[in-house]
Amino acid sequence: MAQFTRVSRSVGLITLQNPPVNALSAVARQGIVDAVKRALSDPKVKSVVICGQNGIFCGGADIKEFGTNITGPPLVPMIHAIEASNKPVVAAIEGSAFGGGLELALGCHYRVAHSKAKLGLTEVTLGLLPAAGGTQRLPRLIGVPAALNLITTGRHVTAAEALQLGIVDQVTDHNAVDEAVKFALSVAGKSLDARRISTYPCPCPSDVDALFEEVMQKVRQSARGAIAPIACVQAVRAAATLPYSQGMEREQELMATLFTSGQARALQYCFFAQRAVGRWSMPSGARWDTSKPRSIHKAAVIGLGTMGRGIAVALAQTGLSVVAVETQEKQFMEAKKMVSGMMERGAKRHGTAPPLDKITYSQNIQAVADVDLVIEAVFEDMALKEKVFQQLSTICKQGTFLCTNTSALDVDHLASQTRNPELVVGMHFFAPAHVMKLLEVVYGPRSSPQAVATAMQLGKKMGKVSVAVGNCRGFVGNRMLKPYLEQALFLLEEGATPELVDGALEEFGFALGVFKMSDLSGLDVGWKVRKGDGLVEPGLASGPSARIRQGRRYSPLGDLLCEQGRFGQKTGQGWYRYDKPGSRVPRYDPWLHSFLEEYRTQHGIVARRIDQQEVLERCLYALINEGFRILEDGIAAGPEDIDIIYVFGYSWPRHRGGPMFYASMVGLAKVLERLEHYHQAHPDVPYMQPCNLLRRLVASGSPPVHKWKEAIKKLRSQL
Ligand SMILES: CC(C)(COP(=O)(O)OP(=O)(O)OC[C@H]1O[C@@H](n2cnc3c(N)ncnc32)[C@H](O)[C@@H]1OP(=O)(O)O)[C@@H](O)C(=O)NCCC(=O)NCCSC(=O)CC(=O)CCCCCCCCCCCCC(=O)O
Ligand SMILES: NC(=O)C1=CN([C@@H]2O[C@H](COP(=O)(O)OP(=O)(O)OC[C@H]3O[C@@H](n4cnc5c(N)ncnc54)[C@H](O)[C@@H]3O)[C@@H](O)[C@H]2O)C=CC1
Repeated sequence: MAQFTRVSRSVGLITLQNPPVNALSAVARQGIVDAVKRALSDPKVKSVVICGQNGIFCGGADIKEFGTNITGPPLVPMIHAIEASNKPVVAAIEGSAFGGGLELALGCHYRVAHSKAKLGLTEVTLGLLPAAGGTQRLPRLIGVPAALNLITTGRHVTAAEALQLGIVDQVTDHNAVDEAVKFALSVAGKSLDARRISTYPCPCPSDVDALFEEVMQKVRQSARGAIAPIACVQAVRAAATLPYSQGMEREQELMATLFTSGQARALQYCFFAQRAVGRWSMPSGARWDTSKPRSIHKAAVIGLGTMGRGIAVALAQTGLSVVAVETQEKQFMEAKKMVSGMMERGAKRHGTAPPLDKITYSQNIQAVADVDLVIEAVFEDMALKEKVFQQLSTICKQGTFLCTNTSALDVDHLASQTRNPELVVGMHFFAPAHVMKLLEVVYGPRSSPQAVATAMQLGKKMGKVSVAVGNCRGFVGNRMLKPYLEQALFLLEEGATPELVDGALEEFGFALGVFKMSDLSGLDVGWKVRKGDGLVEPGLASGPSARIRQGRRYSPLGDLLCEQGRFGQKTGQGWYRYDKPGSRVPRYDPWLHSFLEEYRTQHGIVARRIDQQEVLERCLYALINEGFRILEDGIAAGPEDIDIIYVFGYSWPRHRGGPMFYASMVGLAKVLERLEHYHQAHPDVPYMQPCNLLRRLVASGSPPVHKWKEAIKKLRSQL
């Protein structure tokens, strides 16, 4: 809907009214078309202002309409009609002007923005391009390089940057609609010849070909297989090389391909999934909308190693007072320096002051007595964590929430060490904790809804995408990672190389293949866990039984590398070699290849040719199968939770929508068939056996991913 009123006698004010973000739904577009007609035909109206209600200009096209039969007036002619108007039209931009919202504003003759407004052509993040003239108008307005940057990344710019770039004409700290009305009064009657962006020539560097070649190369590299950024470059190239009308045709052509693509569906699924995970629920029936969080003003972090440092920084950057506790003198001194450095670098990037005074350091755990919430991040050692939780339970004031950053240990067992187990939850951050967006909030059977709500709210305040999950070994992310990692090792045993496996996964869209990622995280981390689980048997025994542990197939390859002191990047050698310890560029390592050959000989394995398809199927379907088990066990409430964890925590390519969405795109029947095939071929790998839930979903006709929650509920009720 759009409301038309006349203000200041001669200004037609058109207010978009489509809560919550004034998206351009069919009804909203019709409202604008009608209101513009009315303003233009009203002789008393000399100029027009377009604004949005409730302090937000417009969140763009209505994404919920995509994938449906779109009705109502199309955006392009609507925007052309505004641009062609002989009365000046001013966009009053408050809050956000994104996607089609900014394109609408670019069709206006002037733009006035509030200083807190954000603008962006964000379509690329949804697998699309700005197809309401955005790819043709923006380069004409601000030049090709700047437009390419905004359109291919979808990044938001502040009003100040928009002014600097020339996207807006005025920025105000006052009411933007009032200022726009004043502006509209001041330009009434003036010629609009120089204000119609579509008529501008596109300012273009002389060596267009070289520029676009370079940009295309960069975009291809960073796109990791996503097609929308490439189409964005092609559309901007059309703006730079063709007249406006032909450029528009090219824009529509490219959009038609993107609009129906699987990638666009995946990215739009992620958009809604990211918001859906905020509406968490627990098997007990507790929910986000009925559980009241408590405000946290002061928090503590116990253990200032890799994770504790990042968590302390993230808490301080949120504005909380933080008590940071570390018992080891050397770590304590080092952590103080590192934490300050991290805060200073962060502040420099954001042009703010580093919140150094927010953190107080202590080597004594008694210092946490008056905090509202504690996050424990000591070594991954149950006995140590038990002791810390016992201490915290006696030291902390009544009602303090006690959280653990454990990667995999039993949160409920830790809760049992305290007087108030209902106050205990997992807050599982990802490294580096002040950068990575994901937070798994782990509830045990005794965690109170308030504790979960508080951790979820704190995560949100910290700028994290928080997902509430149940308590099991490895929770969601790490539990699914285990079969993925193991399959990669089995593939090496059978004849693959780290280069082949990583190449297949990177081509799929992961930022790093599994072996490069392991080298980066440190091979010793998993080694310690396997030792703790009684899986590691030093020495290289030969014969098939050497590769069976606890009754199932096991690959000791990772253990053997660790025995050689090859811990990955930190030691300069792992699955790859590095120029020196700490170097980041992985290089082919002839030693590793001879080692693999020797290993196969010793174990009587004849190497076979393994192709990329087998790598993907075995690694990804093993992970997906575990995802189905997690859903079956009720550890994740729905596929969206798993997908968001993988997209934000494990660099799963967003344009593939997360593992569960990907499975639905591949087809559940196909995933089932391939898992059955691999389980038959490897009966000693129990997790390759297709999960019951997967079988039942296939039997019930493979419902689309958004119907799984409902289907799972139904299947559960039949049990
Ligand atoms: C706006 C925000 C910054 C607000 O953030 P915040 O306040 O934090 O609130 P949120 O929780 O994010 O959102 C609240 C609520 O609103 C929902 N929502 C948000 N935006 C939209 C939207 N645009 N559409 C629908 N719903 C929206 C959100 O989901 C929440 O609801 P919930 O999920 O129930 O919780 C922030 O929301 C934000 O960033 N939004 C997205 C902004 C964005 O990216 N916009 C771009 C949209 S795409 C676009 O505009 C494209 C175009 O305009 C292109 C033009 C033409 C397209 C026409 C189709 C032509 C097809 C041609 C091919 C034909 C094929 C053939 O030939 O057959
Ligand atoms: N490193 C990673 O990538 C991730 C680790 N985690 C988890 O986070 C926790 C911490 O891991 P890291 O930071 O990697 O370990 P780390 O080894 O880097 O740091 C642990 C720190 O805790 C300190 N410490 C030990 N006992 C203490 C005590 N009683 N009081 C105060 N400080 C104490 C140690 O001196 C050390 O500085 C573990 O549970 C781990 O599983 C979770 C996510 C990712």
